[in-house]
Amino acid sequence: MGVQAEIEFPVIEFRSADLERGTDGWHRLCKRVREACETFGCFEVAYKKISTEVREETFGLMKELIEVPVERKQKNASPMPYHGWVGPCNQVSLLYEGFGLGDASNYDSVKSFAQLMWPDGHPRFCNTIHTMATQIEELNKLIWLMLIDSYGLGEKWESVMINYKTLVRFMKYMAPPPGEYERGLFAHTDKPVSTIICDDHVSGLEIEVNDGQWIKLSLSPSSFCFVVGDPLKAWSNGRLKAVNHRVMMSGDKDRLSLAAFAIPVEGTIIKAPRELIDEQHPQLYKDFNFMDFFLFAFSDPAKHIDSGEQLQAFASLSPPISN
Ligand SMILES: O=C(O)CCC(=O)C(=O)O
Ligand SMILES: [Fe+2]
Repeated sequence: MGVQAEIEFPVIEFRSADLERGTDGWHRLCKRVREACETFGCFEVAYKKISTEVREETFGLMKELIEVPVERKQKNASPMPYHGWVGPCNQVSLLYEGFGLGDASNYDSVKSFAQLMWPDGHPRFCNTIHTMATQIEELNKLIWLMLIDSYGLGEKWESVMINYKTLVRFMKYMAPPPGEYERGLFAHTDKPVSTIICDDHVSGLEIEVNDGQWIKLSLSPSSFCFVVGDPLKAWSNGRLKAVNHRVMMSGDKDRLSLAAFAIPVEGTIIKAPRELIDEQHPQLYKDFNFMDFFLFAFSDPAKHIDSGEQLQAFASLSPPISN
């Protein structure tokens, strides 16, 4: 089925005045964020706290990164899914290239990455990317806090908040041959807890709104897209939707995007708070170690399972258990 434009995709502006926890503005935002994540599994967040300068500078630096010789790109290697460099290939797409930078709000990690790519360690890259990653991490925490508050769990937020590191992926999608509409990234649901994406204003990201109906997002210059991943769906006992999304390329421009993924620290157990489990909402998923699920999703047996069904295959409790 084709791309549909008339569905109203949620765009939520985070004005500084509304970001003070407990205010009316905050509660209004919490409600909208929750509704968007329950209905669409993602939303566009307009957030001016991350300056246009940092953003533009980031995309400028990504263009430099793309130019690095392939022998150095290959040094960005990791056995962990999402964490290393992937060049154009049939498994992903011939249009795709992506780099992984783990724990990106930690200056030393950014430095180690930059040292692999450039002999002088590119200090400007380190400063800008560290700033960008730290600010996106802050935005992600804010959104999690809104979700926690929206479910009335604010008082115990510390015990339900998941500890995580931010993994940044820098991605480039090549323009397809003239007149073509081609896959840049296959349809999937995210395996990290949540993701924040921004691009250089060349659209390509599409989300599935109903079975088989896709909408293309065009993010505004100060916007990011927040995406619910499978573990966040499990945490919410199925209330939040892990949205199926993909990248499709058309036109003659290459696209750059940056995704910041929330990767829980070693040993984190994904577990729905007991307040989210009752007779009307029986427990849908067993408690699970994030890393077990993450590795399962990229294992050989899971490759035959549709991305959106992997959580079900790994963690579903059937029959569901009521509290
Ligand atoms: O590049 C994008 O816009 C989306 C990337 C994405 O969905 C992913 O890497 O999981
Ligand atoms: Fe994704």
